[in-house]
Amino acid sequence: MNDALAVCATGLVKHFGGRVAVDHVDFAIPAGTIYGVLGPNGAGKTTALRMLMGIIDPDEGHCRVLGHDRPRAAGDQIGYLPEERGLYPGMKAREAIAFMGALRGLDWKTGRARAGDLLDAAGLGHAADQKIRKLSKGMAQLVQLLGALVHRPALLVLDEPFSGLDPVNQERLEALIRGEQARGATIVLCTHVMAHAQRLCDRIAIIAGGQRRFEGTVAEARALLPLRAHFVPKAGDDTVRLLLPADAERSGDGYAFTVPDEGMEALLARLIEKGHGVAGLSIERPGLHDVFVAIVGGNGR
Ligand SMILES: Nc1ncnc2c1ncn2[C@@H]1O[C@H](COP(=O)(O)OP(=O)(O)OP(=O)(O)O)[C@@H](O)[C@H]1O
Repeated sequence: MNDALAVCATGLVKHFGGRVAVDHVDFAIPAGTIYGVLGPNGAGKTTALRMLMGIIDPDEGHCRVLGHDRPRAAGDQIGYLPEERGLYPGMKAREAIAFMGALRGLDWKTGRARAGDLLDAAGLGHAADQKIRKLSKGMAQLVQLLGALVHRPALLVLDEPFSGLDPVNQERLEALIRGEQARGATIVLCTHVMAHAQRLCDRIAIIAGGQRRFEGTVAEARALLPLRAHFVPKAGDDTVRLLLPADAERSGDGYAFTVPDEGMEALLARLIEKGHGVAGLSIERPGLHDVFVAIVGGNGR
């Protein structure tokens, strides 16, 4: 086991009523990284996260967290935003954050002071003394997130933190997560939204049917799929289709296809030789969304 890893889990297994929810999954999460745990609904992500934090015990396997062989011993160094949101509706936002900090050992006065600063930084300073029941769902969610990090945890575990947030708040949350990483925290992030994972994560694990299907950097994941080309011919001449690779399909004002193994030069030379002009050409690496769909496919469950 390596303590440059914030989390090192091997062979985690969890059954619920005879059905396997997590099936021999390993995690090696380097300290200081933003690590994405991605997968379809019911893949076993939340169950895996709960085992990492010692909220539930695995049926098999071992988990070392922040240097502790029992994850529960790391409790005060962990911050957790669970998928189920919930704050006391009668508490004011500032108090709710301080209260969550106090549950992780932070003294009340420091918690209240930090809560004010965090709310200001998140653009919610005006809501500091409002009761939770008066906040919108998205605002309450941000308050809960601030409560999860007010004690400055070494490991911050966020289960679907973006759900229910408008685009402006999603951007704020991305900045906040990057800020936590800059502070030195390790962030484990569970999300269905591949765009967030692609922008934020240093490494990802893709889980489907309780099993880990991929682990690596976002760049490694994206390199699993071939480059895609989008070609726009000069004239609206459909005969150009005959010269394009077999998988070419109409896309907007041109054609989309996989860049052939021989590269684009030979294809372009043939097109020009046959008198077809090029009005546009772009080549793109497929995004994490495409990789996710390719890996998880129809058998994700
Ligand atoms: N406490 C529980 N009791 C019984 N079954 C459970 C329990 N928790 C999870 N499961 C089952 O385990 C499987 C994995 O669930 P889990 O919540 O870990 O998936 P998930 O990947 O987080 O899904 P989602 O993205 O929908 O939140 C599912 O089949 C779920 O029904």
